[in-house]
Amino acid sequence: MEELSAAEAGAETAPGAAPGDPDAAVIATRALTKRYRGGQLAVDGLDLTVPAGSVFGFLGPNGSGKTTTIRMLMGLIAPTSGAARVLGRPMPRASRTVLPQVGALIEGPALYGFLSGRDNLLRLDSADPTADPRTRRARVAAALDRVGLTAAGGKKAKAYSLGMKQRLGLAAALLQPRRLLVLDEPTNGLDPQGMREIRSLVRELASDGTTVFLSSHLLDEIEQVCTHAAVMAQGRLITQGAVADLAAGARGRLVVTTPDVTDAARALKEQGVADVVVEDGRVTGEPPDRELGEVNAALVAAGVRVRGFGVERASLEDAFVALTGEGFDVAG
Ligand SMILES: Nc1ncnc2c1ncn2[C@@H]1O[C@H](COP(=O)(O)OP(=O)(O)OP(=O)(O)O)[C@@H](O)[C@H]1O
Repeated sequence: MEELSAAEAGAETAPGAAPGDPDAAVIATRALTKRYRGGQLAVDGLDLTVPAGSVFGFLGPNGSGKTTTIRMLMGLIAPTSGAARVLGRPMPRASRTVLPQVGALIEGPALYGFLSGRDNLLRLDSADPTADPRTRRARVAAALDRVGLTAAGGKKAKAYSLGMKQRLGLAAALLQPRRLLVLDEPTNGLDPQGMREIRSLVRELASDGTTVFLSSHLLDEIEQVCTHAAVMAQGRLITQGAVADLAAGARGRLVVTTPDVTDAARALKEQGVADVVVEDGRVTGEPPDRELGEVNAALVAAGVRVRGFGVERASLEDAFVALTGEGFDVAG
């Protein structure tokens, strides 16, 4: 496998690097490619850079190659070609030194239903040869507390809701201090309350400096919790960067709030506004190149009662549509 040079991979993450450098890459891949035996090209020439300290959203419709990428990053499968570095070390070669510093939640946590949440964690901790048995109970108690499961710690895991199981999985990933957390679709299958809990937990974990890499097929989830994102479609990287910059790359929508939607739509079209859409109590369209004050004045002159007028910030979805020319189709 071809290796990245230290500079390309973010040399700052190598041993001896200045800690806390926001530009340092915790994950860096170059031309990472996976073709499965059946011939399916699941990941195609991926160049990914995950800055230290970021909450990095790995976004893409189902089947776009997210899980395959994560499995390569974690050394679970070998790439067909290309290279991946995690915490500055090549994967899968450096798995033994890298993986103890990475907490992963991939394809649901492996739990024993007949054991309590606490006993599951005790069992996992005792399977870790580096974990000191004398501090085991305290470590498990701290991990349960971290994910808000102290009260439910004595309950059998099979009685846990899906959200509680995910939280227990996160607690397992947090038994040891981690530099990186890798979470594959952590809110998949959860109800809205469970999703909120996991999202706030992710924010909390990130606030103490842990880099979090999470995959999701939910655009709004990425916008809510992530500082950075990469967007995948059909195995290829569409774009990556700070979430604010990604959305800013797309133009926002002109939004007019008014009870007179029909008149407003007509006046906007006359003013050169394209893609005019009438909704309940508001009309939206592509902002025209001309002075927006003139557009507003034209609306008023046409007798439209304008209650709100402005350009709404573009969402990540707008950016995705602008980049691919397609809607963000969750079903892939
Ligand atoms: N073991 C495998 N053998 C052959 N093809 C596979 C295998 N695993 C995944 N694929 C195919 O590779 C492509 C990418 O799948 P992958 O699971 O990485 O996507 P994903 O973005 O994680 O989607 P999902 O959210 O559904 O898991 C898909 O077309 C999938 O059918």
